[in-house]
Amino acid sequence: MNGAAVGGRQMQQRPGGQLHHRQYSSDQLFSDGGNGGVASKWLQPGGLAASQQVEYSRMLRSMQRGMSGEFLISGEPLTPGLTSRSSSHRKNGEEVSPNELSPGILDLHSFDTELLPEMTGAGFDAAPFGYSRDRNMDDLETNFYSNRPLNRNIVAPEKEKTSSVAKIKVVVRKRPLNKKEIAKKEDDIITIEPSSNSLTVYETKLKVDLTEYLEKHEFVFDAVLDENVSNEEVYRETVEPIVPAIFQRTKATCFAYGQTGSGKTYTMQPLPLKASQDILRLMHHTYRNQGFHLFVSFFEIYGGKLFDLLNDRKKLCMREDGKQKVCIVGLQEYRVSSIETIKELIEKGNATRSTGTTGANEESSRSHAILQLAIKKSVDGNESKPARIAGKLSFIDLAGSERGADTTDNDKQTRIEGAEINKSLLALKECIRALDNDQVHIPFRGSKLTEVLRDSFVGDSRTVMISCISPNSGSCEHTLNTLRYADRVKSLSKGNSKKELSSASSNLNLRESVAGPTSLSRTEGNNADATENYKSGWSKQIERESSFSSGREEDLVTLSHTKHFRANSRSSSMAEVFDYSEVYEQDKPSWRKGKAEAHSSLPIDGRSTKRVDSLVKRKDGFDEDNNSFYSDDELTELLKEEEDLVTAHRRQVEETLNIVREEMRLLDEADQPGNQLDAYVSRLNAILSQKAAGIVNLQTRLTHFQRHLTEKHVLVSSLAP
Ligand SMILES: Nc1ncnc2c1ncn2[C@@H]1O[C@H](COP(=O)(O)OP(=O)(O)OP(=O)(O)O)[C@@H](O)[C@H]1O
Repeated sequence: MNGAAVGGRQMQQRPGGQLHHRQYSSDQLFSDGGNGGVASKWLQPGGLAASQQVEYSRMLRSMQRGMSGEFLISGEPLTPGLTSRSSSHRKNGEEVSPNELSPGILDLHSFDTELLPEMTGAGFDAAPFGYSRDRNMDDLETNFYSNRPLNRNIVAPEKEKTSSVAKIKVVVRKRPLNKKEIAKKEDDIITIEPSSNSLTVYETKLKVDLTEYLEKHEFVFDAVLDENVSNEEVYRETVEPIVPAIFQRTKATCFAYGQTGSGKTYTMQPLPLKASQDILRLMHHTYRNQGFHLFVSFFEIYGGKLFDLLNDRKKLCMREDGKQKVCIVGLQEYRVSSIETIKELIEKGNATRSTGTTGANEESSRSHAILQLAIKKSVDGNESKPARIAGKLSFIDLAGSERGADTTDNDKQTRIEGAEINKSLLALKECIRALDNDQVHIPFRGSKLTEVLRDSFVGDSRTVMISCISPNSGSCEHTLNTLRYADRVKSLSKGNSKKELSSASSNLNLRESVAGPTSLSRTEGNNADATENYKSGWSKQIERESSFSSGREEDLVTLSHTKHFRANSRSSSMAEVFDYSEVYEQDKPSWRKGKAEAHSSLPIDGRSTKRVDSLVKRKDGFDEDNNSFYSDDELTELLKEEEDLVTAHRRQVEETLNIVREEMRLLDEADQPGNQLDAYVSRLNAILSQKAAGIVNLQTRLTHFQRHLTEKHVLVSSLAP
């Protein structure tokens, strides 16, 4: 796609005028971001030895190199190149509407086994072109989640599918420090130990005497990727192994989660194209003449609404049919067979995506973008009948997770967007929590996002979550939140029994006192523990707290524990209040019955709902859509979140004041010769003025949040019947 085509991107009208294009070069879709490639770090417990992995990676790479040329030549383009912002495409020289290529409805849940006859093993028996018979992508797939060595004879793929628990793989990727952070002389506070798939976050804390110390937080995940890992390597670690599974009726999802500016889009954007290459390669070789076709669709969830990124941002509706299957009505799917066409479609969708500016990222994705690669198979080899879905691979670039504090400098629209984003991420967390608790009702209807993600978590599915983290000290709290979230998701993975779950949670706040000087000596720590946790199949968080070699240890430990307790209690209280299961898991009428009926049957006051919708529309420019609304509960939840934030700030001010008071007391008690006392006094004065400035700053922020809170109160009270 040329620049003009990309330039045809639509922008959201936003009051602050901060929306703009995301300037990703087309090469980035293929590129590795300039990072040097590193050897594979995917170390399965009990699986391949490191040397085997390296050898295997090399073999896979050489196979891919050997195949790519042939594939590109043989790929017969079924959907020709796109023109700028055109909803019709050329096919064999004729103008063809995409509707001819697509049923127009994407059935997100049409993966029931009855849809396709059992796949015969024929396709897998034949060695794909350029692939070794002993090690091909099928082996890779079976090995991906099985934690077993590569051996095509010992794993029956169908066996893997019997479990009703989703198979989840959690990978963490750390981005490098950016120019801004380097200019501010921020520390890189994260160290990564690839051999044990562990990472450590060093959080700087203050003692009462204002000397700094480091608190260590250690985590273990399925894979941890440091700042030198290329996008190519990320693909190999995450998506590549699940590609073959989608030819076997599997729904696979890869999503990126993390703070705004942590590298989600950077990580996600190249993946679909790389996956398409592999899919087409399998279609043209292993599954040649078996009637498989590849379809691409791309949409975003913005402000709780769905927009088709490949069809002029056409608004879409998500509906549940009589069989409780969720469909996206009107979503345009393009049948593709050439990598160039796919690249153009992806670029077009990316350019159409809503972005804006946040405090942490100038080109922040303000929407959840969902790109789907669906494999369909013609029924009985009859091309005239609509093809049935065989499998699907979804890529979800979640909007940045952020707290209200990040949006203080932004306009109202950005804050509303932030609230919506947080709402959906909270709903996602709720679903994860419900799955974690084996609840019968999973509150998928809590948000559009979770409705779309529903099939990622249930049934025969594969899920890869890539948690993106920023390395700088200023993002420490966010980073810890992201890692805790990832840890939670990881605990859903197959093989983690309830017993293990509880033992893991009891270890969640395990603390050991480790003397921690301020200097970032990163080698210390107990990696043996981490390795042990990993071996037991657990991604477990171990938080260590530094102790003090001298001073008022008790007070300091209490202070630090208070902070942790606050963090933990905050998240659990969020979880308590944010329970959608009752509200949303009522019988929802079929979409065929019409919007009004669907609304009136929901156990939410329809009048209030509509008032909120119109309020949101009037004030914030969102389109009203009966299919999406804020409930009072949701607003209350947002309010609660803000209140928690204000409380946290208050406590912070209080803590700072306590430190100042303590210093004053020390000053009073000081019994030193005059000259030393003078030096001491001036040092304390300097500290005091520094702290005073900090307090002023905190108070300003507090005032801001109080104002924000008042606004929310007004909003809620205006909704009162
Ligand atoms: N691994 C990386 N190597 C080099 N640069 C990176 C890496 N990850 C991210 N970046 C850069 O950091 C900036 C922010 O990344 P990106 O836009 O992907 O963040 P994000 O998490 O998607 O943010 P948001 O949620 O706000 O959209 C971009 O300029 C991107 O190029």
